[in-house]
Amino acid sequence: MPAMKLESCTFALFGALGDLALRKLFPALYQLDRAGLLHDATRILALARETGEPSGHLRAIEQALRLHVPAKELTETDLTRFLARLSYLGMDFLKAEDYAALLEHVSPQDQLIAYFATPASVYGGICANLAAVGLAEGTRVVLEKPIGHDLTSSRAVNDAVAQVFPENRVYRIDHYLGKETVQNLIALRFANSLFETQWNQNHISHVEITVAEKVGIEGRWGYFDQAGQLRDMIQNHLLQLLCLIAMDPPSDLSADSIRDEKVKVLKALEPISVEQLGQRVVRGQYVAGSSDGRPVPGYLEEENSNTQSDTETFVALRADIRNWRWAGVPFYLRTGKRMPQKLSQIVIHFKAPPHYIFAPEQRQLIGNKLIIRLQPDEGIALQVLTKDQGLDKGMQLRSGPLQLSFSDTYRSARIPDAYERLLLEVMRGNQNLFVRKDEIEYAWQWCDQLIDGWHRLGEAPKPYTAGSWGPMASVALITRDGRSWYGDL
Ligand SMILES: NC(=O)C1=CN([C@@H]2O[C@H](COP(=O)(O)OP(=O)(O)OC[C@H]3O[C@@H](n4cnc5c(N)ncnc54)[C@H](OP(=O)(O)O)[C@@H]3O)[C@@H](O)[C@H]2O)C=CC1
Ligand SMILES: O=C1O[C@H](COP(=O)(O)O)[C@@H](O)[C@H](O)[C@H]1O
Repeated sequence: MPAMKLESCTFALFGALGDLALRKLFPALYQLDRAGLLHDATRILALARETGEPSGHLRAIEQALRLHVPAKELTETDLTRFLARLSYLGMDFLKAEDYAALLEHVSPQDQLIAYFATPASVYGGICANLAAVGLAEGTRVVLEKPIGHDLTSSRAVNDAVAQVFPENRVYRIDHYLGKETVQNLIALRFANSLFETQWNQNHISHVEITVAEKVGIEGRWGYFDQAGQLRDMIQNHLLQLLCLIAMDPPSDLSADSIRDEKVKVLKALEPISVEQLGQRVVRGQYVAGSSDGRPVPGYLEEENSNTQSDTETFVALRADIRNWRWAGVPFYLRTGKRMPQKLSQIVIHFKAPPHYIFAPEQRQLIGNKLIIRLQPDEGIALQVLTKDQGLDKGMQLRSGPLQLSFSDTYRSARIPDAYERLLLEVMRGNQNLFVRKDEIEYAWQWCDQLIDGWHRLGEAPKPYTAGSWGPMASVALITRDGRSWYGDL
């Protein structure tokens, strides 16, 4: 099918020389151009604090593209065409007088998209300055996470943005929603009646969501230490995954139908009291260990670190959803840095059949599992039980997967990076894959009570060795309920 070009737009990237822009956003824009999706007249404005010759800054962007786009996807022709779309403007985003120059770069007939790849503390100021020079009318704004660091601060950011932009022109990024396999959760659940009829407490015993990262802090100690893994990963990516698994079927695929259902899940999350924290939540911090056979430092020995920090780099928790569909079905969430491998996966554990007729010693095999692998090696596997082959086997059971590996099955298709999909959807004006204000706020409300509980208890995070699956307490968290982390691993 030929690629459908978008309307022309002016894409103003605030924070164009920052880590996110250089590592993710410019490569994603390059890929969209390479795929023939950008309108010929689309312009990209790289906006950053640095003054001086624009050509020097544009060269830095070119170097980043050469570094971050895979060599086989980078051709000189594509690169030259892409770079010709770029202009650079040095400005302080918080100085109103700097916006006169920006005004000159924006053609009035084009759709303006303003992408804020800056700290959230600057979002309100940029919005006010855009409005002051008449650049807010019709403009779409894209906000990076995290929006604030708790409910109060996130409301302040959202309110400052809302002074200028209505909700239907605000695109809050959670890049997990742009991942191909995360979107597939909607297709898997709602295009296959096989699953949806079973998707409740009658048939599912529990759900696991693991987002393990192999990397450590990667030079982001300053940011990360203020956040921690709960704010950095659970508040957004893991709770969004939980919502997509747990939500009721939306009446259609419109942004608000999906968001309404997600909000209902967030509202139904059972609060975890201080008394329950020790049993229901585990926080950890990595100490020196190894990764891929190489020694790696502990969190407190990372570059620019503070040796006193008790910020968590790992969280495992049990969440319960108080509604008809999920009563009594725990959702076990786990995420950490410096784990043995990069792995994001969801495991749906189905209940055993009501009456068991096979050999007693095979009982532990019973119970289908649906394993949804989000990254890497994207795919879906359904563990089913069959009879072992052979004349001498009797009715011996074995468990094996019905497997769908996306890369093997759909060989021709390149799996796009999440940011490519998200930028494309902003250009299309489609908010499906973006997070509404109330989702962010309910997620903060639930996370705030955990952080507040930790403060009250004053307990340090539990140490775990870099390259392991987290503190032993995270194993106890699930074995206490008579279960174990799938394939651990
Ligand atoms: N990097 C990542 O992987 C991810 C980042 N994010 C989010 O994306 C956003 C950007 O992150 P990241 O790229 O890592 O951060 P960086 O600090 O690398 O980049 C932010 C850029 O914004 C610039 N900036 C800030 N204030 C102003 C101002 N008043 N005028 C002009 N420039 C300004 C900074 O310049 P200066 O340094 O001079 O202040 C810096 O170049 C943040 O909200 C972050 O939380 C989200 C997910 C992942
Ligand atoms: O938002 C963030 O996500 C990354 C993990 O993203 P992934 O796409 O590589 O799974 C995480 O490393 C980072 O700390 C966090 O801010």
